Amino acid sequence: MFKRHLSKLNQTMGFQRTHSNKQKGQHIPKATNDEDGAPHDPSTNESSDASYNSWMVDYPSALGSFDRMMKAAKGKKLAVFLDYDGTLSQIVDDPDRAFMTVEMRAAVREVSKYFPTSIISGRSREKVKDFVELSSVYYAGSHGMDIIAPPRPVKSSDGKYHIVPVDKKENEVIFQPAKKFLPAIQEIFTALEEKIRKIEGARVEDNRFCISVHFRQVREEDYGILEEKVKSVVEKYSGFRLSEGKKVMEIRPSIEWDKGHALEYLLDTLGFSSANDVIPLYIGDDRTDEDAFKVIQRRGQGYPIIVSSVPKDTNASYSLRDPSEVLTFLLRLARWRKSSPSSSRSVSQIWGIGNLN
Ligand SMILES: O=P(O)(O)OC[C@H]1O[C@H](O[C@H]2O[C@H](CO)[C@@H](O)[C@H](O)[C@H]2O)[C@H](O)[C@@H](O)[C@@H]1O
Repeated sequence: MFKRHLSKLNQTMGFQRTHSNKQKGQHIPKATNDEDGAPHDPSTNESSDASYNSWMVDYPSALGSFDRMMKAAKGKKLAVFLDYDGTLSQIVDDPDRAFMTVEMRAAVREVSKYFPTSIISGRSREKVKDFVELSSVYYAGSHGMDIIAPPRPVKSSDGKYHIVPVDKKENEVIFQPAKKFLPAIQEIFTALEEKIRKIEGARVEDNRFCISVHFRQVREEDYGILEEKVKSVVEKYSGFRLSEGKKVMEIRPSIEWDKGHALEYLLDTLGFSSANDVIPLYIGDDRTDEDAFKVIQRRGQGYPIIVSSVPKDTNASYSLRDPSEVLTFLLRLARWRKSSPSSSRSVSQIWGIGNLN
């Protein structure tokens, strides 16, 4: 399965977009042309434009469809869910330097003034919070296996939610369905670090309830051995599975919990799991975001938006090309809400939830 990635990785031509944003005195690295390895070949611009345009017939631009989408959302409550890497930040070679721009942060802050806003990432919750630096949004890390949410009564049909108050005032609750796997995850992390140490460019990232093995900077001829080594470690642990993202292998507990469940959980804790006037809007770029898209499709109401500059199979209904279009979309969303008649009401007044600001 990962061989497919490899051949695509081989084709990648190193196309880079320039990016001049700086924050905290740090240079934001140039974005990598990613999109699951789709190569940028200037000589094929015309045909790739044509195939993208024909793909967009099925997945129209959320910018082009904005007025129609908002017209349909009128009188309903929008809840915003955002992925981090590749959505709020550009895909870059070094995972530790995937900073979001100052403009993007301001846009997310603005959106969170009017809509309950959650960020659901594969990263550890702490790491994504460090990148985003906003206290006005909810965070779900480890692909939804680590959630901080408001202390609303959770309406669960199977009663499996485990809620632990984060602070004495119970301002927030933390939900960690994979907690019992932590010791094994730590063992796997240590074993992987040791095993892949000699493979140039490979790196292991501790995402708390899951682990990423990055191969974006691994030489083509080393990929096979890396894959073998990763599999040899994971095989020793029952109850874990290996999945794939953008130039990354992800190891996580095989519990029935993903970004789709996280979305449902967050809607639940906001008290709107079954409300038919609630419209979840989810923007994401990677395979794990598809689980959230599916949930929205199943609910029959909402806006699943894929971020991609190449045609791909998706359960989304709309598309945005890249994080810069995500930025434009978020700004427009906040502006739309600000100019609507009830704009003087804050998110807490509209939703009846505690204000995070
Ligand atoms: O759910 P997400 O927030 O999208 O997280 C998914 C993975 O994102 C990160 O890796 C990806 O972005 C890196 C920085 O741009 C890039 O170098 C890497 O190749 C991508 O796969 C993160 O580092 C992973 O741990 C997440 O699982």
